[in-house]
Amino acid sequence: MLVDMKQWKHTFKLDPDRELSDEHLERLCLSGTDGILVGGSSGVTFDNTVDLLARIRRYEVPCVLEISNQDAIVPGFDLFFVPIVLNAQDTQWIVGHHHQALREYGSLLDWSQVVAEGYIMMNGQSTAAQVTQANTHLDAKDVEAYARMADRLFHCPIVYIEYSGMFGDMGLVSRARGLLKDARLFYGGGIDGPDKAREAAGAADTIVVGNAVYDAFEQALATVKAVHSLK
Ligand SMILES: CC(C)=CCC/C(C)=C/CC/C(C)=C/CC/C(C)=C/CC/C(C)=C/CC/C(C)=C/CC/C(C)=C/COP(=O)(O)OP(=O)(O)O
Ligand SMILES: O=P(O)(O)OC[C@@H](O)CO
Ligand SMILES: [Mg+2]
Repeated sequence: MLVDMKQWKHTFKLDPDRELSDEHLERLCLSGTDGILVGGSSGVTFDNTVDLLARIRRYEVPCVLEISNQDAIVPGFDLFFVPIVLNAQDTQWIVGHHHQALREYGSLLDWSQVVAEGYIMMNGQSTAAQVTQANTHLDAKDVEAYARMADRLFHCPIVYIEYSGMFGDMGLVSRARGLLKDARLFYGGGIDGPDKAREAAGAADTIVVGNAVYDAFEQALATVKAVHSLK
């Protein structure tokens, strides 16, 4: 399937390491969301990723793997998003794992399916920030510098402001989006219903709804219409 993430306004991020009933999965896939991201920062394996992909493939919704570890790279997704954590203090999460993966897969890749994400971790309490040892003590100028770095210097198609687990500073997100020339600004973190979805969609190009799918399903589902009904 040809998938153009540049048109996306809304996505759900589903974690292969968490339980989701068939009924809930069907409602998410038929919700009108622009795409399903599959990813998580811990407990993601080849087997649980294959299982989730097979379940999502019953539906027509675009499906993207956000790679978080090399052992869980599963063929068959429409696109592969590759996070580069710009504020990681452990360089493994900037280029190290990527270098290892490219030693293995470099000659096999269809690069038209690979999309680099310049991540800016903002919530020091999140597993992803802790795993990557991200320096989350960032002021507005730091965030702006990382956003420009991802967009202008590294030409990442996505700049991802990641507050995973908490709702972030939408002023900061909006200013970062205003600086981007080519990249798309993805925002994720703490979107637990339509009100926050609308607010985040006013600041970012694409919003990502994760934990609410598992913690407040009906509210999570309602974020799709909230975003798509905005002009
Ligand atoms: C043959 C074939 C199938 C080829 C395609 C494969 C392909 C495209 C290969 C490309 C090669 C390549 C460069 C791969 C990357 C390898 C790799 C492991 C990179 C490291 C990625 C990285 C920086 C991970 C760190 C963690 C992170 C940023 C995860 C992203 C997702 C995220 C933040 C989830 C939130 O997690 P959650 O579970 O909700 O937990 P918290 O909220 O508590 O954080
Ligand atoms: O789980 P939440 O807080 O919705 O965050 C979504 C996503 O950005 C996580 O990578
Ligand atoms: Mg999460």
